[in-house]
Amino acid sequence: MSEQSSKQNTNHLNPTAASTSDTATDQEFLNQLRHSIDAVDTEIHTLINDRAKLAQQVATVKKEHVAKIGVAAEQNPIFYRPEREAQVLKAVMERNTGPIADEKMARLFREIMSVCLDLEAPQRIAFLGPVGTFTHAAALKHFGKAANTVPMTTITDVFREVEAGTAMYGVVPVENSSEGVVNHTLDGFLSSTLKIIGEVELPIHQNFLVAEHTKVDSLSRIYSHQQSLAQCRHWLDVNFPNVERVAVSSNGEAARRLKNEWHSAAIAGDVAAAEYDLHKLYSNIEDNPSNTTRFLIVGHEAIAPSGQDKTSIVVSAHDKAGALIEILKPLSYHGVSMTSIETRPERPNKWAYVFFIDMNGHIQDVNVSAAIDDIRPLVKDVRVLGSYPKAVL
Ligand SMILES: C=C(O[C@@H]1C=C(C(=O)O)C=C[C@H]1O)C(=O)O
Repeated sequence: MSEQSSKQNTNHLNPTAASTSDTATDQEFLNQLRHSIDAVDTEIHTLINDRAKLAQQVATVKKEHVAKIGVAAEQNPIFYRPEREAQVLKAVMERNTGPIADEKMARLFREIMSVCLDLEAPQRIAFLGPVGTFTHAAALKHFGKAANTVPMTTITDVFREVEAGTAMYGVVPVENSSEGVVNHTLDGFLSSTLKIIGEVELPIHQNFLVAEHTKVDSLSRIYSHQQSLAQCRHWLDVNFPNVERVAVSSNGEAARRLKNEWHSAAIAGDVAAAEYDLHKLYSNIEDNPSNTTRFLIVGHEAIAPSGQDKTSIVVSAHDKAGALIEILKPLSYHGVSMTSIETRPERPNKWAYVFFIDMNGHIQDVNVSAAIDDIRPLVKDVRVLGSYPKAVL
């Protein structure tokens, strides 16, 4: 196709209109399609930078607003707005017409927003490490790859890092669909003033990983975290019944070990494979493909309603029979639906308990705040851990 006719073809989605003459070869048609892709890319490119410039303007408004109100506690503008990001992602999925799937399209926008937010102010995010764990994957899924994600050794360290302000937000696992709750995370809230500002759900898919130098025919060890080994037990029994399984502190550590070993494999997720440049010999080897882990994002700020939110509270009950039933009555009276409840010992008091309750709705919703107000006189203490957008992706 001549340069002139390609310029005349302004409809990028229908290049065939100007191309399939009887004499056109496949190669010419391919060239024309690529030419159209280049033209679309140029438009997308300009539009992404236009979007980024708007985000920069938003950042300026946020800074000016803080300077105007000048309240000591609010000296630092809050750039990351999870409720707005959830709304943007929901809108992407709602208006999507394909052929790209809703979730894949939302992931593209997730990355564009991540870069825009980074331009406003780089975000330092602490997560339960090491690199290559599922918590690392959850942090990247929630904040996008432009975020500066920093591994911490323990859940307590994640809380401390955010409390100290060294990291703006933290990511910790809270619950796995087959293993139950992560007690360290729930207990973390009992000795911290941090809030829950978001949640992430991650389907747990395990890979059988090897390095380039691995002697696959003479494997003697398979490394992974004990939970991941358990999640793949049946698959391992069938495929590698005679290879020793070695539990290590994390999937990231399992992947890291392959660097210096020739006869070992690791079981870990996609992020570990990418971080340590490993080859996925087998994918999705977990026995239960619907296994999902839920993670919480912790931070300092209260989050405005997104339209589809959850509220988490922790309740310290009186040590008496029927205490829990009394606590739940106001929720049902005000039509608030509870999505989960967990019990933990209230240390150091022996035989006293706290309840972690998640419910649908935002603390600014009349029924949610009324229900919590009605719980207050029935218990020793109620603390709202946060209202935050439900996981979109
Ligand atoms: C642009 C904003 O700042 C951040 C970037 C967003 C975006 O790129 O769309 C959305 C929310 C914020 O995390 C905003 O607050 O609107």
